Amino acid sequence: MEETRLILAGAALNQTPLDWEANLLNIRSAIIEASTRNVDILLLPELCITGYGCEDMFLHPWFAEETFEKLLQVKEWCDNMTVCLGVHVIIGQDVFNTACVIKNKEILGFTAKQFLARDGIHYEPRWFTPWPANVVEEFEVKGKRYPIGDIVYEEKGVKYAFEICEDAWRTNRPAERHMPKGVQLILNPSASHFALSKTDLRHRLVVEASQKYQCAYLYANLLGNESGRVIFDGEVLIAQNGKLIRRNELLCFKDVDLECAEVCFGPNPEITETIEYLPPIDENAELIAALSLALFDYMRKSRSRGFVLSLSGGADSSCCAVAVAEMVRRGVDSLGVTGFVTKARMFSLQDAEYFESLPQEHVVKELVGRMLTCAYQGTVNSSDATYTSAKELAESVGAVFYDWTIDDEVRGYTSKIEGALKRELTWEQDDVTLQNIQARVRAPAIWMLANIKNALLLATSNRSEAAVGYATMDGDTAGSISPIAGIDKAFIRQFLIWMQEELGYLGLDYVNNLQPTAELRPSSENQTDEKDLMPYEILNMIERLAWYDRLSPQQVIDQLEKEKVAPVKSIKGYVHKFYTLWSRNQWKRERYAPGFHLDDYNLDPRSWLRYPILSGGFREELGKLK
Ligand SMILES: Nc1ncnc2c1ncn2[C@@H]1O[C@H](COP(=O)(O)OP(=O)(O)OC[C@H]2O[C@@H]([n+]3cccc(C(=O)O)c3)[C@H](O)[C@@H]2O)[C@@H](O)[C@H]1O
Ligand SMILES: Nc1ncnc2c1ncn2[C@@H]1O[C@H](COP(=O)(O)OP(=O)(O)OP(=O)(O)O)[C@@H](O)[C@H]1O
Ligand SMILES: NC(=O)CC[C@H](N)C(=O)O
Repeated sequence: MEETRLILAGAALNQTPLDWEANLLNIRSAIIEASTRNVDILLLPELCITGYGCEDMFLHPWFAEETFEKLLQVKEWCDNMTVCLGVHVIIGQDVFNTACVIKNKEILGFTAKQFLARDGIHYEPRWFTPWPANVVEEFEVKGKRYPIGDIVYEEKGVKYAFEICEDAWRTNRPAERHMPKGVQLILNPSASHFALSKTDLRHRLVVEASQKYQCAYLYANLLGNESGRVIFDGEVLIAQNGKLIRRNELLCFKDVDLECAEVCFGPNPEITETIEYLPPIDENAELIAALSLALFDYMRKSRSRGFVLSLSGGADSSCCAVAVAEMVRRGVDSLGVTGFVTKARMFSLQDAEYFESLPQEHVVKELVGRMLTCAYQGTVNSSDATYTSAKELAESVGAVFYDWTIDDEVRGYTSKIEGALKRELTWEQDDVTLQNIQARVRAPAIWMLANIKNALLLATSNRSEAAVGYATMDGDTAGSISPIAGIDKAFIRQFLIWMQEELGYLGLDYVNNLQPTAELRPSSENQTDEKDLMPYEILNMIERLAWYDRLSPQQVIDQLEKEKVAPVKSIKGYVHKFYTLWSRNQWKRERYAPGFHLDDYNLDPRSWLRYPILSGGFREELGKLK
């Protein structure tokens, strides 16, 4: 075969389920940009016309018909270029997740996904039918017939074929069958969710495949918080014969992020432009990038006007506060003041002019002032230390800060119940009730602020608390989103130190010197979370062994004993407590506000970990512990 050169491009798109207008606009922008760069083949992500997260909408026949109409619209934009994009099609009772290839305004065919994603957050077999290897058929839409299946295409004599996201993650991946057919280029339209450190795995799948199958590999992922919980990092990769040619910056605030490169095909292709393999990953840097983008997308896509937060000065609420501040900083950095203000959809024209007139050093703080409102809601049990921590942090990032006490409300409810029961409530007899009423009366006022501002109320629950139900329902769980519900407490604490030291959030100095405490019991008791529960490190270890590694209670104990994390007697007590609280509190996990998937593991019952609300609570297994 003669040497051929193709300009390949992949574009990450920030799509939204069912938002035809915005999704098509992004697709069109990518095609226009590719055309100005003389691209031969443009790859767009999986299911990008509809959005990946349409869930049961994929089962609606009318929805597939509407999607096909939009595809025909896109077809007309694809002049002098080949465009490949993810779209679902319905044939009889079956729905297929496909990559459609359009060249010069003609649809050449649809390649259907062979391996459906079914682990963790993915439930594709609920909607889609897998396609058998090596089979090509035809189907008809509006009197026109199209090929569908395991198709090999050709561009200027270069043979190419697809793997659609999960296809590449299986040992029996389609690439195994593409190679003997002479395929020199594999395209992978993806919707691969973000998780800490996952990009390394993805790099290996792409680069190693290009080495093993001696081909070029073009990969394009979705971008942003598409549908509420799941975040996509917008990764675009181009590799050939084991060498990486292009990689983009992940988790950017753009709608379209296109990368392209000229790739040479032939017996001994010349690979002139290679880039270094992925540098070591810093999970803290990844976390803040993902969290910032997730918050921004959630806010603008839900058409909310900023965030409201009950700020205790403790680690969880402080983490939420700096995440919003960093969202603004990164957004302005990436889009410029005008771009950020416009995209946020919450500012008037006069606002925009005002922000543009500000000196650069003031603009982020002023924007935070408009986008984040915090309130400290003290009680007689609150300390000066947490008040100072909350105030200093809010002021240092520029957030609006209110403070008030809730003792009157606590007293009001307590005396009502005392009147009804005709007895006094005491800490000896009514400990948890007296704690919960404080957490609960903080909810109405903070919700009022959120209503007034049309803002999102941030709930501050973390994964460690969620595991054991260490929160008051309709109290500190109140909120519309739970940004850090997927992150464990130990990670949050070290992350806040990193945010202070590496990103300069000096207002975190106070919280970084506090012990986590609910401050719900009288201060003389020196309540701390770890005294109530167990050391967070151990709680997290048990949680991971139980639910990620799927061990039994006894196996968890054996593992902890092997690692000598605590005296043998304490380990048994901790494991007993964990499983008992875990089972009792499934209903609470069902009621948390939606949280983001940041780790490749989650307790969220609606998208990762299913567990019954009512259960035997491991009574037999715990009774038999050795
Ligand atoms: N299976 C089930 N399905 C549905 N509902 C169920 C249920 N089991 C109990 N319930 C209901 O749950 C209620 C108890 O739940 P809830 O009222 O939330 O209270 P509860 O879980 O009993 O106690 C809350 C715990 O969270 C701690 N906390 C509270 C606030 C803040 C913080 C902090 O870290 O800052 C910690 C507090 O120290 C205490 O240990 C019961 O009264 C009952 O109505
Ligand atoms: N004094 C307070 N003022 C305002 N909000 C509070 C106050 N105390 C508690 N809260 C709210 O209740 C939530 C739960 O408290 P919790 O103690 O679990 O978290 P935290 O105080 O942020 O962190 P830490 O557990 O590290 O102290 C807080 O994040 C905050 O939203
Ligand atoms: N959309 C998909 O097929 C995603 C599944 C794949 N394992 C991933 O996480 O990247």
